[in-house]
Amino acid sequence: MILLLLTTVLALAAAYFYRFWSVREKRQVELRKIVERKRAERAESVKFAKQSAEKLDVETRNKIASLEYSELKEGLQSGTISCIDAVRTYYFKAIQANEKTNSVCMFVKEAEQWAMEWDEKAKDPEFKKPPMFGLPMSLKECVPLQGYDQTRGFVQDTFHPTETDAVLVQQLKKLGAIPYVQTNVPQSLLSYNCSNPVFGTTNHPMDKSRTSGGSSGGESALISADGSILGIGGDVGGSIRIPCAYTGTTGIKPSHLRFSHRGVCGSVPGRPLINSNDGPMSTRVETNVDFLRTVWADTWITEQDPYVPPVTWNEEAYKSDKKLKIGYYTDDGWFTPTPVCQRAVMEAKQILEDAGHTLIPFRPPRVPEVLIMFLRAVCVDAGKFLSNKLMNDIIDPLLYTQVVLWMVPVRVQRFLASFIRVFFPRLGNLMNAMTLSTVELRNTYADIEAYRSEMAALMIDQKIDALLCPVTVTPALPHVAPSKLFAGTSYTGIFNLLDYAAGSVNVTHVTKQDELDLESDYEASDPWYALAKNSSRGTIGFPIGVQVATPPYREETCLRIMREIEFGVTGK
Ligand SMILES: CCCCCCCCCCCCCCCCCC(=O)NCCO
Repeated sequence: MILLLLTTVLALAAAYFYRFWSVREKRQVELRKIVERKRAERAESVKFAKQSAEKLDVETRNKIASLEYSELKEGLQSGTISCIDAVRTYYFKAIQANEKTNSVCMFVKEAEQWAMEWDEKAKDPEFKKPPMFGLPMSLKECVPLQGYDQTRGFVQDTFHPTETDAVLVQQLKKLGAIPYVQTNVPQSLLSYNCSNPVFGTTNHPMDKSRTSGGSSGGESALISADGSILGIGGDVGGSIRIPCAYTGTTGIKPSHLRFSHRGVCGSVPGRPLINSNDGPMSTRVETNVDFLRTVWADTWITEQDPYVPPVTWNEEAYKSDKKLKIGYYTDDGWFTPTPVCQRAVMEAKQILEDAGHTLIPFRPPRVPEVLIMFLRAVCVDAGKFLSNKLMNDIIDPLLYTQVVLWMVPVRVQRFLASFIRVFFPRLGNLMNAMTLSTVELRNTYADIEAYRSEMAALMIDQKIDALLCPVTVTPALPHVAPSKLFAGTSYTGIFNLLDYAAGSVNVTHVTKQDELDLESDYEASDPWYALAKNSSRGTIGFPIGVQVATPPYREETCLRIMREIEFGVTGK
């Protein structure tokens, strides 16, 4: 009798798994066909961009290609450069950068048409050129662009072009900018590498085995390989700042209410407290400043989206020569950065002191707890939304570790945590991050609000204007490392949790001495530290950035400090 029961149970289980497996296999075959079609569409779009670029003579192209942002802008305004020549030059530059980095999802074919229309309008002597007239801009793939997919790396979301531009894209088009290319992202957007089953893996321009960061890794790769002069990224946990730090570019994540979120599909919809925001990325802080100064020149965004407070660009704050008080830290007490990331902060500190600012040691309280709050609130439903989506998709192998973690039931995670804590305490602690109930989630939201209040009080009491700290714990990682090392996002995630403005600017490059210090001073005391140490080997010459953060609505002060650091480093 028992034997019969056991055999029946086993047979039913086998039948269930067989059915599950065959349904999944059938779906995988369908999905692979969709990928083939999408890749063919991308190849077509590259071909189109190539043909368009070839219509421009090499001499003109080389001339435009060598211009700095301000020179290109000036040339377009004065009429010495036409919009169509600018677009064709940037098609060409992006094709070249893409060959090296695989950073492009799609070229925007309409860019040609838009450029020609602007050139036509400019023939009228009465025509007043808008401030971004003819400027080619790259967009992270998830930024809603009419007629184009926002797949976020999911095969199931291909061939569903969006019907309406994001408010920001509408504004860019109105201001004369020309979106000419969409750039790659990691599947789900919740990772700081850059790989998905639709468009493949984006590489660091200096080394194909390393990531350009994520999730705005297509942007950072394209910009640092000189395929774009200005791009839009997005950031909910470091996705603008980490790619910038990895590639020597610069970008800022504004506090989230300074841009509209109408119609924007983030990584996890329905996430109330940790919000993603768009932000500019480029090679120069002043390019980002010029962009934000232009889009915040008036209250146009608020007119399209009444939820955005009517806060305009504050030139006085950006240009101010008032000396600031800046809190700095090289170690947040959760994840000690590798020596080079700490050196970068100390060098930036020196630059700011030389400029007359006062730097004081300041470490945000209880960062290990903050990281748990961040992970819980950023995933919201313990990863359910994402794991459901991923189970109906081809899962990118570079995301496996994270996906496995999302798929382990939370009660099992909690149970295992007590054992794991014995030999790997940091992981054991984080295994309490995913929420078990709405009661826990509500408590976490209350804790986040209390933490925001506590930080406000600390900064006000000590009269601290801004914070300076590492962006992350290592130089650019091998592709496979970020999904294992999500614990390294404590330096960026905290400013999403606080909803501060936060930017990243390059300070230095890894030297031989940094590698020696890594070997002698950096203890591989647990598997995460070991991974950070191993992955940092062989990075001599890689760029290292620092992070500057300011309370919400003080983006101008954040940019001012970033600019002063940049000036101190480059002398220009
Ligand atoms: C062991 C405990 C289980 C925890 C599961 C952890 C899964 C971690 C997933 C969250 C990782 C967050 C990384 C954030 C990277 C940056 C993402 C970003 O800013 N995206 C922009 C979206 O617009």
